[in-house]
Amino acid sequence: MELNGKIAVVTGAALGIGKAITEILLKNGAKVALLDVNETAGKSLKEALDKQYGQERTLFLNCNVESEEQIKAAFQKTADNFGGIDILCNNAGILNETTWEKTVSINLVGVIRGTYLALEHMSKLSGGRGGVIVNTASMAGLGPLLSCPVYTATKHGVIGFTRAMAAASTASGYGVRFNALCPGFVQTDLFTTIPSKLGQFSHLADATEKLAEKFGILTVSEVAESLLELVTDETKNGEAFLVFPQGKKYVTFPSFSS
Ligand SMILES: NC(=O)C1=CN([C@@H]2O[C@H](COP(=O)(O)OP(=O)(O)OC[C@H]3O[C@@H](n4cnc5c(N)ncnc54)[C@H](O)[C@@H]3O)[C@@H](O)[C@H]2O)C=CC1
Ligand SMILES: CC/C=C\CC(=O)/C=C/C=C\C=C\C=C\[C@@H](O)[C@@H](O)C/C=C\CCC(=O)O
Repeated sequence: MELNGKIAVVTGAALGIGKAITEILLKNGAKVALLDVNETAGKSLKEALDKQYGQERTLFLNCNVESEEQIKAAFQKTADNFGGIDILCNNAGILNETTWEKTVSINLVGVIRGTYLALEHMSKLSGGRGGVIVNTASMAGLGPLLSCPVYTATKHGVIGFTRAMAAASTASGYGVRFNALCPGFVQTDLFTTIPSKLGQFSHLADATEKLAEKFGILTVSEVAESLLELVTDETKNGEAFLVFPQGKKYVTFPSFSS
């Protein structure tokens, strides 16, 4: 997919991985709608991006992915402002085992909600022009993280949902590719605040730190480069792209067909 002129929506765009995704999409020619619940950070980033790319290339929309109404409005404003949606990065996510219902609401339900609402704009069956949806999962979506079982569950769910949607899209003719981005540990606010977010599993913070030492820490730019590959390589559909400092690989899953 050539990005020049394409229209992208990034959730959780104001900080961390979402900010890096926004920047690499802009750098490669896309227009980007930044959706985030953090209005201060979002407006500040928009101001900085206006100076670098001009005011017309981005739109910041205060949007909580837990709200159907807010996502629906944000997608409509994006389509009205830019003329459609070609790319969706369902990136917004939290890690908090004490408020685990909220973690499920944002990390999994928010991804499902964003996907279904975006298809109303993107699917060729509803007048769209197709495109690609990349869901930010995690390495914790491929193997259990002992200190955050609910976070692990949400990321496993995101991968399963993404792969099923990829198959549904191919079978239905949506013209939309679906891929999961699965980073290891990444240097962001989410990562640095982990020790205070483990709740009843706080005694396992040291074990988590040892895992981070073992697997290493990615930069947000490294993650964004992998996102770009999933967006631009039109052969990628239904992939789980595992990214960690030692390298990256497309995960193979058990096949049950005889
Ligand atoms: N940092 C890490 O080690 C890893 C993070 N991830 C995933 O990457 C994604 C981004 O995480 P980070 O950049 O690390 O986190 P971060 O905390 O640095 O940034 C998350 C962004 O999402 C926004 N956000 C949070 N809840 C929201 C909501 N309800 N609606 C809209 N925006 C919301 C925040 O305001 C923030 O701007 C998450 O899905 C996370 O699970 C995956 C693997 C590793
Ligand atoms: C605590 C979460 C921190 C940040 C958010 C995030 O999504 C980061 C995930 C990073 C890595 C996840 C790794 C998961 C690994 C699982 O496969 C474990 O079951 C592996 C356990 C031990 C590995 C055995 C070994 O090789 O020593």
